[in-house]
Amino acid sequence: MDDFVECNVVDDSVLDKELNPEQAAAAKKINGPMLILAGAGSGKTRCITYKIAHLVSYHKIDSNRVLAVTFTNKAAREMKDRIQKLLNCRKPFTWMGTFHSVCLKLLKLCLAKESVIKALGGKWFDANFSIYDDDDQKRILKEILKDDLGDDYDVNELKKVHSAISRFKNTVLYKNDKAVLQTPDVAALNAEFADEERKARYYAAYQKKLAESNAMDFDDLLFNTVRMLQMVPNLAEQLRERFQYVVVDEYQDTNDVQYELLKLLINRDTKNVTVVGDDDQSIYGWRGANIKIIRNFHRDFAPVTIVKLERNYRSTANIVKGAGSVIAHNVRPAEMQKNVFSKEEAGELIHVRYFEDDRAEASNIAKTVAQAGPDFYAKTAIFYRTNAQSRVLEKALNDLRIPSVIFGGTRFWDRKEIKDVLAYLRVLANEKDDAAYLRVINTPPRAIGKTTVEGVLAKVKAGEGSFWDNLLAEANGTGRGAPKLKVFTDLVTNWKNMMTSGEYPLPILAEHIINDTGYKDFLRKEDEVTADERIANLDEMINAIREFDEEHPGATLDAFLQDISLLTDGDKKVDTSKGLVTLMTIHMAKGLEFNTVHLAGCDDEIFPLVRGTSMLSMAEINEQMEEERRLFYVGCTRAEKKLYLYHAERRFFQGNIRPFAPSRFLKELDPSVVDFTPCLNTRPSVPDFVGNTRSKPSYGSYGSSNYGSRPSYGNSGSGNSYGNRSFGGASHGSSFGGSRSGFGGSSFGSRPAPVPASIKKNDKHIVYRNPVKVVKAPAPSGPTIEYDNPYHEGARVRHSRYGTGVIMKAYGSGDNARVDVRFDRENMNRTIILKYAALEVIG
Ligand SMILES: Nc1ncnc2c1ncn2[C@@H]1O[C@H](COP(=O)(O)OP(=O)(O)OP(=O)(O)O)[C@@H](O)[C@H]1O
Repeated sequence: MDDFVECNVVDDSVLDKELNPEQAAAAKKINGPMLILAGAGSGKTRCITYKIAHLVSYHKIDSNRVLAVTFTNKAAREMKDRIQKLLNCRKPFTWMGTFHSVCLKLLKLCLAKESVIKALGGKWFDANFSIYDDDDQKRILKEILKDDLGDDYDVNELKKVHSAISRFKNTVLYKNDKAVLQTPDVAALNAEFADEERKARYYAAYQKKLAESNAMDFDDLLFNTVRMLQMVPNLAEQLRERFQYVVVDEYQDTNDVQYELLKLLINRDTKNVTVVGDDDQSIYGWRGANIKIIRNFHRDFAPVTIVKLERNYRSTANIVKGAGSVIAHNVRPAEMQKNVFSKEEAGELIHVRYFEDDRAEASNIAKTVAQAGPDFYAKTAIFYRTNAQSRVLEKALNDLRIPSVIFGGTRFWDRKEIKDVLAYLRVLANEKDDAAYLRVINTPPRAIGKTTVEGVLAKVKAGEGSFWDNLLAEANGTGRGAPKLKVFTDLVTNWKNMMTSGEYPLPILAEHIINDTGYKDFLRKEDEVTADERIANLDEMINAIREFDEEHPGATLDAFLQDISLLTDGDKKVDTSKGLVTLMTIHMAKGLEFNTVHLAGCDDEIFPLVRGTSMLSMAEINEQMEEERRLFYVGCTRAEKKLYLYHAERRFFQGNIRPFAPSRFLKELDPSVVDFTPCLNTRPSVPDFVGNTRSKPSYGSYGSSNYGSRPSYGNSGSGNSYGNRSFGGASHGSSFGGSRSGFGGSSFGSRPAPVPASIKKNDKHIVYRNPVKVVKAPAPSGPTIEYDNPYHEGARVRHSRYGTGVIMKAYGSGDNARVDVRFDRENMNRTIILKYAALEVIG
């Protein structure tokens, strides 16, 4: 089938019709480097989606030769879907994904080649390496710290070392214009103080341990790809030839290593690259994003075409103006200046409200939400700067019986029961995956002794084979622990045989693991109250594996595990279907939009959050402040119609009740778009924090509170200064630093919460997060599929998701009965497991 005959062509006339003039200009120009500087809500996603569709349909660039990097997996999936819809055909975009997923693909591809391994010096990772998550990393670090400091090492030390290692891997040193990655050797060489030397030493031990387990952590995916391409220049050269076009979304959040990777992959002659971003929305400096990268793009790739998207389609004119007046206080290079505007109605003013304390603030937010009514619940979000602020807000909503959900809770794939079953799958995929073995060897309990396990580990450490080899030897030996170990190794051996037989599709294999281990009974014994929910999670997991199996015909267990390990917090979806108000930190709100936004805690030192200033230079303090202002800007620009900003004069924070001044960002708002209400009190009498009650304070007049809280709208004239409070004051100390995860961490939220399912602007169903329940098809009648079985070769069938098609092959029996179907809409076969699929025979 010729793709170009079948697909729609997105030509100039389509671009002119569907895009505004700036978006169309950006989409049409395909040669040379381009920076699309896109204001908030200006349609950058729409613009690059059309650009890629234009590239592959009109300019006939092979879709597999377009490298398109997105910030989340969700964004990649949605972009792919949108392009396919525009083209009305399913073109493959193998190289569309996050930096991590692209790197993982490159590593798997390259490490499978002996020539590459040889060029790398012969001892690198095997292509079936595991990806270690936070828990696995901490487990290794714990061991290293224990070895060095004894059992009672300081747990904060572990966090610090974890962050330091991530920082080593994410920041590049530049020596004589040459990019030098911070390997353990480089880190040791550059260590100046004893503390740095120690961290470099731990880093070396940690990397050694990962190598022994044939495992990489999340940062390694990027780090090792760049390292590999630096060490094997010929490989980089081939890839530059391969990728005819490079597109990078959210370029403002690129870090040094990602930048180095791009430089290695962008064709040096054509420089065909489009980067899209908004430096005003760069909010990940704390985890290594470097705003200078977007600001220097026009120099690094000169001459660059710069297109500015300045029309905001999302928000009312007042919201756009207000947010713009705050961000204008950041210093921005001339090339980056934007004049973001809205052609929407002026809309309501931005409501700025002050309260005497955080409880009054929370109860007023709840009251305002209640007044809007249940129809608006799902269109309403409440943002805050730090996770700790959510408790009082949740309570206030609950008091008024307003249903709500915290966005950013435990990921589905991070639940304990899910991680246990994943660990069982991991041991099948990588025999050296010690972390996975250790997780499941006694889960459910098998009374395998600590000494036995430590004996096995010691042998692995001494280089005497993999965990699995040693386990087998021990189980088949005469030691006291052998019989119990044998039960475990027999189970694993059996699953391994099932896997290699090719007879057992992934979801069936996973079901076997759950059943053979008695895992559900274990959950019931562990906690009867939570067992049902946790068992339901396991069922969902099987459903997700089934979907993966269908969506990736012929995919291996390894491929599935990779897919899961790439999911991050950014891949979550807000559930708008259940009428819940969404609570989240502002970092989680990136890319989302809501009719109404309430932003609580606009208090100086909370927002902007002050942390670690005594350790920072003035320039670093300024950088931190500008990032906080960008975060405020991101928060405000999520609102479509209504924006409420709150300040509480006293707040319970980090163990104390203390006064706070209004956030300087409130004072920076253009007064012409602000409706200011001082010190509203929603309660007739206010119990204070020691349980006494006192009467409502008489905050009758504007600005009469004690804390100098009246915003000086319009008269600051302070340009880029931060008002009259000193941000770097020693008294602020570092006590506000606790709300963030470590450098390189991906999670802001740690509260358990129901898993969200969809968001307004992108309502496409996501595969793994909340798999859709399927209606089971009638089970095939016999143990084997025979011709009189309805699911025979040649039968026409309809699938709820893929549409109609023809069965090309029918095989397997019982639970394993499956068919390969060629669906009419696609140019490939999909394997469908009859036990799960709603496959209707239509002829
Ligand atoms: N040319 C256009 N005509 C009409 N609506 C548009 C156009 N471009 C974008 N929009 C709409 O504007 C809204 C914002 O677009 P989009 O989500 O692509 O913005 P964004 O630039 O990615 O936002 P942000 O960076 O703030 O997350 C969407 O609802 C989109 O449909």
